[in-house]
Amino acid sequence: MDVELEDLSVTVAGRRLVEDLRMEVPSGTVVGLVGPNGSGKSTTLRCVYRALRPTAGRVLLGGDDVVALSPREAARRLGALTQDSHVEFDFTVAEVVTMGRSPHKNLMDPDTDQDREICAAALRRVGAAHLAGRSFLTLSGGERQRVLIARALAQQPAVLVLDEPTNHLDIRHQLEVLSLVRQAGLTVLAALHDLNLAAAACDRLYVLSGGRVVTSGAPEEVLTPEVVAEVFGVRAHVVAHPTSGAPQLIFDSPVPPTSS
Ligand SMILES: Nc1ncnc2c1ncn2[C@@H]1O[C@H](COP(=O)(O)OP(=O)(O)OP(=O)(O)O)[C@@H](O)[C@H]1O
Repeated sequence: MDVELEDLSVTVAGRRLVEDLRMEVPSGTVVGLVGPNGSGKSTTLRCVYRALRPTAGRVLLGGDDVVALSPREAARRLGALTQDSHVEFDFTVAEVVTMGRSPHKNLMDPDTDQDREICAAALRRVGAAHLAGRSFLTLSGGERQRVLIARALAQQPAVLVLDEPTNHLDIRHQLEVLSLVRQAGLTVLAALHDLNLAAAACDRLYVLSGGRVVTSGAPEEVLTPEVVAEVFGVRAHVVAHPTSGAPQLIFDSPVPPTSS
């Protein structure tokens, strides 16, 4: 299932947070949003997972405007790991992951063996099967993040929206989560801060600055020293990863402010 953003703009209190965004996430591809703090990545994703209604433009999910979908249909098509993904009450990890199955059931339907197997498989995929009986609230930040990713996988959506999925994760789990996201064959739109991880994990990147798309394309087209200096204000060298060939940045120094 593909995702398309058509001239998306969000204005809050007279301020344009994102402006005229056009993006395409073809079915089965992993597309990354990168950009400095406050460039509009989360705002964009919030429109995709329906936490925010765009002021203008629209988001198409499999050709349908997400705003027009019922909450249940939207949840069947799209799962999200967001910056606001919280669990307030003292649920076990297994219960948290089971919540991912709710779009596929009616309110009072009991969990089936199939539901339980899907949830157990999702926990295994994020390396968190051993946490199933633990209280979610007692987990470390990285453990929580992996469980929330398992919940999104248990939802079995066609599209996954991930806002900083590698937050709190150690390097091994960062690589594992991004590789499982790639292998899942889903359509993925992810905001990522780590440009080297983004280059390794994504088929295509959109670079945002000031709420606008500055450039987009394959990582090697987009992550150039010029773009990194202009958008992130940092001098960088680009080298090809010795085994994968993906562009990797070696950071040098901040670009000095220009005197006016
Ligand atoms: N509800 C709101 N009201 C006013 N300003 C907002 C609101 N939501 C976001 N903003 C502002 O919009 C801009 C874009 O925010 P957003 O969270 O989308 O950026 P981001 O690229 O995800 O940033 P970060 O990398 O720091 O997570 C920021 O300047 C933020 O302060």
